[in-house]
Parts: sequence; C-alpha cells; structure tokens
Amino acid sequence: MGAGTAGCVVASRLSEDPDVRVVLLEAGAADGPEAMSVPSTWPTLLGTSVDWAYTSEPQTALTGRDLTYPRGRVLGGTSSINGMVHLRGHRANYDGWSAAGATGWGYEDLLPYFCRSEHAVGRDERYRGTGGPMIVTGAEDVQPFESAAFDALAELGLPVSDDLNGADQEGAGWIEQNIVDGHRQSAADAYIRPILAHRPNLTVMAGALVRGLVISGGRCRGVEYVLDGARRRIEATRDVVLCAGAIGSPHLLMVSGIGPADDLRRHGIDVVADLPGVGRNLQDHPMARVIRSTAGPAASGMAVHRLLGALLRTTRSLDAPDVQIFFFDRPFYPATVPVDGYAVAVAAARPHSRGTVTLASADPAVAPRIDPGLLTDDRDVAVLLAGLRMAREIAGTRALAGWSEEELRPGPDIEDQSRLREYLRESVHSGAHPAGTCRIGDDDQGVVDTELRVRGITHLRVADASVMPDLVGANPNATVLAIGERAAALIREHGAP
Ligand SMILES: Cc1cc2nc3c(=O)[nH]c(=O)nc-3n(C[C@H](O)[C@H](O)[C@H](O)COP(=O)(O)OP(=O)(O)OC[C@H]3O[C@@H](n4cnc5c(N)ncnc54)[C@H](O)[C@@H]3O)c2cc1C
Repeated sequence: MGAGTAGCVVASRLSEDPDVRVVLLEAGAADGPEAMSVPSTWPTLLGTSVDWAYTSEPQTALTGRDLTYPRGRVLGGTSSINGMVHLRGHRANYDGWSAAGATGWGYEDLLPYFCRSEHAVGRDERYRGTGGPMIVTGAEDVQPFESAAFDALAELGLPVSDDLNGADQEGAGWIEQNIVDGHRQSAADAYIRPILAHRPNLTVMAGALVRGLVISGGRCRGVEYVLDGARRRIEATRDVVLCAGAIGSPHLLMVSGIGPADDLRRHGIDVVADLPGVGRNLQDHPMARVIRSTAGPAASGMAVHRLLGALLRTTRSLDAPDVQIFFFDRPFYPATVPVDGYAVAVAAARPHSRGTVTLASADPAVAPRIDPGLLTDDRDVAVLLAGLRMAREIAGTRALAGWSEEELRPGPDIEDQSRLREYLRESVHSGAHPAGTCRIGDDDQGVVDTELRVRGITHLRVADASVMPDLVGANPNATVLAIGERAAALIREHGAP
C-alpha cells in the first residue's frame, strides 16, 4: 500500500508473475495537474491537492520555526512532485548500512537493483543499467548559466566526475534527471502506467485512504481503507507491503498498534508489537543557500534545479562526501528575494541530527507530529558553515563574475562565524528527504529485519525510504527505487514469512 516511488516498483515487479494478484492502494488521485509533467513547474505543486502538505513541529534549533514538509499524495507519490534528480548515494553509505548490521544492503548487493531500475545510455555498464523502466537523462541542454557554473567549479580545482552515479561518486559533475522528452517521468509513469492495461492481475485503487492494518494472532491479514466515503477491508492471502513513505509508514504502523508501547497506550491504542524504533531515527538533509542577484534571468525555463552539482568532503579523512552543492537558476527560497538571481545551495549530506514521527492522535486521519530535529546536532552546523564557505567561493569565481551581482543572502555584512550561525538558524530548511523511521536492524531500535519483515509480525513488510538505516548523502529517490526493486526480489525469492 502507498503508490509512491517504492510502491510503484514493488507492485509492478510482483505482478510480473501472472499467478500473483497485486492490489495497490493509494490515498491520492490517479492523476494530478499538468504541472506534474512540466519539469520547471514542480515548485508550484507544493501545497496543492497532490501534496500532503505537512507542517513540522517548531524546530528548536531553527529559532522555533515550523517548516513546510511536502510529500506527494497522488499516483507516483513524491516522485510525482519532486525535483527529478537521479543520484545514488556514495558506495560507502551502503557499505556503512551493511557494516552496521543491514547484511545484504551493501553497495555491491544493491548495485544490480540500481541497474535494474534504470535505463542510462552510454555509461559504464559495470555500474549502470539499461533496459530498466526509469529513463535517466544527462545534461543535454546546457544553458549559459550552467556552463559558467561548471567553469566555476573547475576554476576552484574541484575534481570532476564524468558520472556521479558510476565509478567516481565524488566531485563536481552534471546531474542526471528523470526527464523524458521534456516531461517528468515519475515512478508511476515508469512502472505502472505502461503495464496497467495488460496486467489483469494488478489492480490500482486511487483515492483509497488506508486507516490501518488488520492484525490478528501475530499475522497481518489485510488493511482497512476508506474509498468513496465508505470504510472497506481487503484481505491479503500473502503479504502486505507497506510503502507509505518515511512519514506514512511509521504513522500507519503506530495507529495499528505497532510502535513504542508507552506512546501507543497514551493514545489508547492496544499494543500489538512493542517496537520502540517506529518513528524514531528521522533524518533529513538541512539546506542553506548563498543567493546572488543577476543583471538578467539566469533561468532558462527547463528545470528549477539545473543539471549541475558537486559532492564534496569537508575533511579528507571521511569515507564519503558530507556536503552536497546544488545550483538553482533562480533564488527560489525565500520567496521574498528578487526574481533575477541564482542560488548555490548546500546540504549537510550525512546529517547527525535525528528527529521523530510521533502520533498526535489515534485517529489515522489526523497527521502525525513530524519533528526532523534539524541542526540539533552541532556537527551539522559545522558542515553547513564549511558548505557556505565553499558556496561563497564558487559564487566569487571569475567564471561566474559575469553573472554575480550583489550577495543577497547571507549578505556581505555576515562574515563572522556567530553571524553565519545565526543565518543558518534563521534560514535553513528541510531538503524534503525524510528517511530512517522504520529502519532495518536487529537491535532494539530496528523495525524491520534485513528482508524488510516487520519484527514480531508475520506477512508484513515495509519497503520505502523509512527502512534506510541512515540517510544517503544524495537525493534519495534513486535509492528508494533500488529498495523497491530489492524488496520485490526478496518477496519473489522467499515468499511469505
Ligand atoms: C519537493 C520535493 C523535491 C524532491 N526532490 C527530489 C529529487 O530531485 N531527487 C530525489 O532523489 N529525491 C527528491 N525528493 C525526495 C524523493 O522524491 C523521496 O525520497 C521519495 O519519493 C520517497 O519515496 P517513498 O516510496 O519512500 O515515499 P512516497 O513516494 O512519498 O510514497 C508514499 C505513498 O504512500 C501514499 N500514502 C501515504 N499514506 C497513505 C495512506 N494512509 N493510505 C494510502 N496511501 C498512503 C502517499 O500518498 C504516497 O503516494 C524530493 C521530495 C520533495 C518533497
């Protein structure tokens, strides 16, 4: 249940077997506004009917601000409203998962699933796939601003990678996207729409809001949902696979009695399984920006965050990049700065801060409390300070001199560390990349085992961004596609527990 990035992959792959009947339930509509298909207009989707449009709890480390927290609510889920960047984490990220106990989730283990999900032409076939549903396109339409930005990165002597999804996952490089013939390709476009008419064993129910799991005798037997105003129930003869995302999956587990026992009891929910890790370990990428005004528009109209970026280490001793640099060909955040300008955004790619998803009510229709805890660990502040320094250097290069006018944010007067810290506290926002809230693990905080089975309950798996032990140092969608691919393979290989 949940037809987002992972849910579309799982439903599509499982229904390849004609002997298996798959029902895919999605709270959102089967389709959305035209802007979903137009790459440059994705920010206009935020806050509309295709967004759950959550708001975070006030962020203690961000001057008490609450943050907008978008999540896709439509077939394709968040892949239908996201920025379409297709980027894997560094191999060391997955090897770290495996070393911490997620056996079978290291880079070499996941590589076949990354490859299976994609169609990336002209790349090194040891690392990249062809023939998969997600068509991955590179920098085909480089505009003058990006060209200058690329020269800026080279001017600073940053290493350049020919393929950040290939052998060399560090440095500056052109970023691939899920854009086909000028249109977004969501997971639904790639995995579901092309097969729906000729897979009689696959049923997609849009507008079906799941209210909870049906569990008895330690076994998950189905789900309860509301469709057209009526409460219904569907029985699963085999598995229920929860793919409601890093907010939706822990929420549905908790309202169904699976989670931290004390919290559940406080809301009057009968405890089915005491799993203290449900909703804990929430991680997200905190993002900050250096914004410069330009004499004319830097935007070329195709996409908001253009096809260029960098993955960098603040310290050589790290095993993987901890800063991600993005270029935006318009200021974008905050909305108050003049339209003509650009932003060099930085994210703490491997955040140390941890947050929570907790219940606000036992009523599944009431949104959970989302506290990403951004910048509550000071190590993330240090990484962002280093990142801002890099972003300023990039904006100050000769290559970008023709584009760079005034520094609008943080502003030329904000120089010393304490003022920059203040700037971070006032301006950092969520990268909209929540993960980790039903993480793989066999310790007391683990929610699913290495085959994604919920601990203590049979016939129930979770497969989505929530199972990541920790957040990868890249935009997460490519990793979630691989999680979906591997989940389907595990279910097909081993069947029901
Ligand atoms: C604005 C924005 C921009 C982003 N840009 C990028 C990017 O450029 N590149 C990138 O890699 N990542 C990006 N991301 C993040 C990425 O898209 C997500 O990490 C990924 O889509 C998560 O996939 P998922 O399967 O875990 O969850 P989702 O795709 O969110 O899927 C969950 C699905 O479950 C459904 N659901 C939830 N609860 C219920 C319920 N009770 N009943 C029925 N259905 C339910 C939801 O409606 C949704 O369809 C972005 C995210 C946002 C919000």
